[in-house]
Amino acid sequence: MNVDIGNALSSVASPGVSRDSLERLDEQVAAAHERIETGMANEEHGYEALNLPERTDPEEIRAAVEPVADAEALLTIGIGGSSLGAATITNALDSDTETVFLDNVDPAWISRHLESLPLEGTAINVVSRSGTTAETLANFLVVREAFESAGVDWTERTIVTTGESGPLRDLANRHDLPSLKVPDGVPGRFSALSAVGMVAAAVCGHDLEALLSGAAAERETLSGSLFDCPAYAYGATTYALDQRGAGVNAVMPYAESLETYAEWFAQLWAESLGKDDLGQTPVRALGVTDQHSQLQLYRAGPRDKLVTFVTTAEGADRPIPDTDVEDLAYLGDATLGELLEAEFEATEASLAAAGRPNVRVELERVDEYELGGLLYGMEAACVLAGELYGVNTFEQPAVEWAKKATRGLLGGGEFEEANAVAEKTELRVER
Ligand SMILES: O=P(O)(O)OC[C@H]1O[C@H](O)[C@H](O)[C@@H](O)[C@@H]1O
Repeated sequence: MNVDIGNALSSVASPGVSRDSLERLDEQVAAAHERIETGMANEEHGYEALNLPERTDPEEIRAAVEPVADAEALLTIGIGGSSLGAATITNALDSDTETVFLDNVDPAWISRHLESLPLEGTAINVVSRSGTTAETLANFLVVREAFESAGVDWTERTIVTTGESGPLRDLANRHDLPSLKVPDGVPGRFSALSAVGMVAAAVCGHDLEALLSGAAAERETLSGSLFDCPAYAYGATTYALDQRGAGVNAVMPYAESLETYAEWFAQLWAESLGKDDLGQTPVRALGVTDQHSQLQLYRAGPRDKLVTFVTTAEGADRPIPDTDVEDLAYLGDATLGELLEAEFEATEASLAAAGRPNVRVELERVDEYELGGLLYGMEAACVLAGELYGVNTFEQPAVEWAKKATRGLLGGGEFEEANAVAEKTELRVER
């Protein structure tokens, strides 16, 4: 990936970062890089994620999915990092395999999918690092029952990716299911380039080696300076902008195929950096669509945002037919790709002209190689930002309170703290 931070410089934008500040920040980047390299060399928790390009074994993944390699449809059951990486990869690339990601427990939505999927031709990809996530296990039990009711042997169509131990590992062992291990030391949001994200890619027939080589190429750019490393340039610039008031980062890919990428990025950024009252709020946006819904706020609202564009240099195109509608004649000489490119450039310039910081992340195209580089590059950017913020990038303790409250409320148990908060916040406005 390439990164252009020109529109984030204070000479263009406010809040912006001066070149002089970036030069000074580069000393912190060099120190952070040392720390990152050491963490990778020692296979430390979290930093190990940046070793995945050489750790992940495509052959092992393909062997595990072989029994369902012919699947018409792939039903992935997981949530958070156990779903978003796989969804980003498969939603970005074309495949004959229909993919569905059950990462919510909305009953109507689940039932609709189970009624419409060809269960006899559907593979089940259950993913959970802990093997205990309530949503994932509840959905798996519902899916398993649906397969049994339809007379389809789910054990012939299920792959499990989970940790060394836990309920899901026990289930895989009990039913002798093909299973893969979530790599040690790799938090879910950093696991897209492991079996967690790549089983789905394998079932869909994508090029696993290309994903990993794109990531490996990005790994090679990690250096001691933000001026030599796109990932560090992005991580350092977003951190510096946040320090100057840009507490929101709107990620706006100009490609439908990258819409899910913005969701993956949101978890990576929020869960890694949102600690000790610090962190930058990721907003998922899509170009050109959100020019017509959020651009007004980005250009004329509070000066608290960075917009991160993601663009591609090449892709499929389609001519716009001529028209006799006079006001639209200018479209007739263009293609849809040219219109999309013009809209992106106009939006980028519109923000710069209004002194609103924005960064351009550029891919050559949307393919496995470029996608692997983007995923890896943003993971490295996040690790660097975490070093600069001084937070524990790889833990997410704040998600536990709601999990305990859920178990307490479901189990009928009184989760006192939750009830106490509920009572305090009671303000029901009746129709
Ligand atoms: O992979 P699992 O153990 O099922 O966890 C799935 C997700 O839920 C957790 O609560 C964390 O918020 C995420 O970082 C994680 O990716």
